[in-house]
Amino acid sequence: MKPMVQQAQEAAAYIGKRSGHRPVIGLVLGSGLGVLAEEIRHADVIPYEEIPHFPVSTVQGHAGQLVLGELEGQTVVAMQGRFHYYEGYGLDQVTFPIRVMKDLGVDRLIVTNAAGGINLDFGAGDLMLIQDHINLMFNNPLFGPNAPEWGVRFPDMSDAYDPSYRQLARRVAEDQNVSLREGVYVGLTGPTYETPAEIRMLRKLGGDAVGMSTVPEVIAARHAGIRVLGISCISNLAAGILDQPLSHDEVMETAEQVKPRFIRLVKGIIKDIRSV
Ligand SMILES: O=P(O)(O)O[C@@H]1C[C@H](O)[C@@H](CO)O1
Ligand SMILES: Nc1nc2[nH]cnc2c(=O)[nH]1
Repeated sequence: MKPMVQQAQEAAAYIGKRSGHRPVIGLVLGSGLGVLAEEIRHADVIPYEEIPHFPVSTVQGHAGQLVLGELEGQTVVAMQGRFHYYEGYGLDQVTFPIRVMKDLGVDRLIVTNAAGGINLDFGAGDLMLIQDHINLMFNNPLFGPNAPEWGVRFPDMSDAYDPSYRQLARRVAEDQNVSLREGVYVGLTGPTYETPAEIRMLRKLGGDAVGMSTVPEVIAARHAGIRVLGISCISNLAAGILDQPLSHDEVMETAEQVKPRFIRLVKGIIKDIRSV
């Protein structure tokens, strides 16, 4: 058994002792989006540093705690803060929480992030339903010997972002009269934002939004047979579109502004996600 498999089982066993909640839906909350975890009822909050083998969050806007409880009638486990490749973690560490969620019983994952808008029709503050992703991290969390306990050697990625979940998200957005863009998320390593030339290239490659996360977690989730829905908060226009520098402050400010719509949309999806 790969050490990571054993470590994930140990982390899940520890969490199972700390909380009586048995989650079926996982939430990964991106920069500035951790506020959704405050909506979780009867919450058990476990700081990452208390969980065996868990990394710790180092980025502003990422609280660094696991929150288990009830949300819209479902039992959920939320990552209030995620790990990024650019923090210096290996992709096995970045995706370790997904493995632990699987061991906790999670079979559906909603992954969220703050991303730069590449598509010229997008504006800061838009929410984008992720149709698909392009992995430009030049790395993959499945490198090395495969762990058969987790999944197959060559996972299919045809429907990485579950078509039924995307249909559900569209319906919920329509019912809420919320504008929901759709597009392709391009995952880069960061931590630099892109150059204008890189954004022009990514647009030619078919990218609609660019970020520094999500891709590794989704690969690990699909490897483990977890169904995925992804939502990006377009926190800024990508480099070169506006004649102004990019900053994490802007990302956080936009996430703050998007908060009410984001929370309402994700709660609406959680309410019905087990029916699809
Ligand atoms: O965790 P996410 O992808 O939401 O965070 C994005 C990417 C970088 O970590 C940060 C840059 O401002 O926001
Ligand atoms: N790579 C990248 N990640 C982001 N996260 C929020 N905005 C951006 C951006 O413009 N580029």
